[in-house]
Amino acid sequence: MSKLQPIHARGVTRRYDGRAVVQDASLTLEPGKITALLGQSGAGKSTLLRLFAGLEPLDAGEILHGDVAVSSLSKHVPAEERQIGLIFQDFALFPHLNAIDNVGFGLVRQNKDKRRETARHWLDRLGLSHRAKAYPHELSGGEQQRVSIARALAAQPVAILMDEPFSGLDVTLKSEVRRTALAAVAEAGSPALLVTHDASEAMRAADRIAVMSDGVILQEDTPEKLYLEPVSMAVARALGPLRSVRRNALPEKWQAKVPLAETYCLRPEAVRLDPAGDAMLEVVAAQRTSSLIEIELKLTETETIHALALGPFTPGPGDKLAVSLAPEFVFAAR
Ligand SMILES: Nc1ncnc2c1ncn2[C@@H]1O[C@H](COP(=O)(O)OP(=O)(O)OP(=O)(O)O)[C@@H](O)[C@H]1O
Repeated sequence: MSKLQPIHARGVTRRYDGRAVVQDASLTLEPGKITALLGQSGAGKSTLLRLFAGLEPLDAGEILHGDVAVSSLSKHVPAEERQIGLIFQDFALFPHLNAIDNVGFGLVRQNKDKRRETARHWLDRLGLSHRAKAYPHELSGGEQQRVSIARALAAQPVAILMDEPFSGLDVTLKSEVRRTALAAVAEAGSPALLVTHDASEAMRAADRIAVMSDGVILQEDTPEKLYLEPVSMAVARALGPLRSVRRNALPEKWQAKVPLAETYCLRPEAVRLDPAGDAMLEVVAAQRTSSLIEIELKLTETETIHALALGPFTPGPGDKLAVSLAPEFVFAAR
């Protein structure tokens, strides 16, 4: 089986005790692309990953490698015969083997020298050649996860399936480990699935995102398209914070800029501080959150709106600020 084939889930369903935790889900993982599966806890993400891996049987639908069905109601190729690379949060390295032997472990078809050469190549690709002799307990969490990704990629898997692989890592390590690891995954060319509950991780890391809720894939598209053109409020909310506002609470000039609806959901970046802005709003509260300042602005006696600002100056309650609306970040609530 070539690793450069797409993997398809077509109409897959999995039930536990009669309840569908994955329902009629269809998703294609393309070679060389990272697809994120994004959703809250209990959405069914890990179950769908396990169905892709062949770790669970299906109750309906099929999984195909290229054109070949590997899971269906009448067929189930065991997980160990699928040549799939699995990465979990807990690294799962062999404690008695050093980094290079962990990476070379599964390469049983290669002779000793070739195995070492392949393992060295992938350790190097993950920026870890200098840690080849270290044992897992001597490696940091980020290094251990990079070894486990090197091990998965060295085996030239038909797909690589990652379940919250970075969520156990320290925030300061996370972005660097993620960047190195996912660049290597994309370069290896196998279709890749990244299960995450973190919208910003999905947006940063993935070529495509499938948003999942209650066992159902709500929408699948590029990060940009999902963020700007969500098909529902549930998808919009999964991608980033939103705030609901009634049409009547918006300044009149802004009402003219958005499609007619009773209520809107606004991204924080919909409202901008703008000296040439067409509305003056009063600050209720403002708070610096590292590089950005979050500002709550008064619309009516009972309603406020949020704005984000850059800059050295944090406004105070009662200040009046000129603001404008970016209508592409406003969605009519449906
Ligand atoms: N073996 C099982 N038996 C019964 N119910 C299960 C089993 N595995 C998962 N579930 C249930 O299926 C639903 C989906 O679980 P799943 O782990 O796929 O969700 P998830 O989106 O990956 O969540 P999390 O991010 O918390 O891991 C949950 O309600 C869970 O309790």
